[in-house]
Amino acid sequence: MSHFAVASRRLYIANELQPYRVDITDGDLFYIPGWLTRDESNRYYSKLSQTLEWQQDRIQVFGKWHLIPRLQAWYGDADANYQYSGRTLTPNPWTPELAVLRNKLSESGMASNSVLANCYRNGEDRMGWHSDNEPELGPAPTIASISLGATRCFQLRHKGSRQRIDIELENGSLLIMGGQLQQHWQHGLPTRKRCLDGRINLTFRQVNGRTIRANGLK
Ligand SMILES: O=C(O)CCC(=O)C(=O)O
Ligand SMILES: [Fe+2]
Repeated sequence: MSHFAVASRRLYIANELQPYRVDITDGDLFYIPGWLTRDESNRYYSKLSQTLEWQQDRIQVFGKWHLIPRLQAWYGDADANYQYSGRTLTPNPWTPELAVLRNKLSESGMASNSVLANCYRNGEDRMGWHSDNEPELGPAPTIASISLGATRCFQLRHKGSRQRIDIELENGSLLIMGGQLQQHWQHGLPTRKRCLDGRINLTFRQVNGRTIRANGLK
């Protein structure tokens, strides 16, 4: 493909995204329901739940060890290292399914060299407030987040005004966070006690400095 074709495709994609923009100050946020069909989503959900190297990591908070309230797995290029509780972990190599999803994103102009997979076994599992602002991601990272399985509420909170935005992330949806969002907003996934079903979330990231720190303390 010529440079021009690549550039015009990017532009086309940027325009394509506009209808999905979430009206938010200080950052870019796009929510695209049905990015995958229901059949595709269900197939990815069952395949990934069975084949990824899920682990329930432990973290130390004020000297005490805790299990984090979800399962996680880290995949990516061999040099996209990951710092977790003081250890440097090498990502697992891409599985066929994760590689297909990575390519589908990159065709839409969203390059990534790694993906953090989160598995929320039911509504008790959660992720606390955080920003994905590790220096290795650069100052304005684009993070592409695919949701599979149970619908869960994704919350955003502005660091200055404390404005709150809640988005129900549906099976097969794609959420894109970009621009200044990580500098100005935190996000998290609260418990939903009535939810008995599982959810898998894949956050594709571009780690430039070869090393990334986990959201270990959340
Ligand atoms: O599960 C989600 O939708 C959020 C995941 C997330 O924020 C992260 O992996 O950093
Ligand atoms: Fe995050």
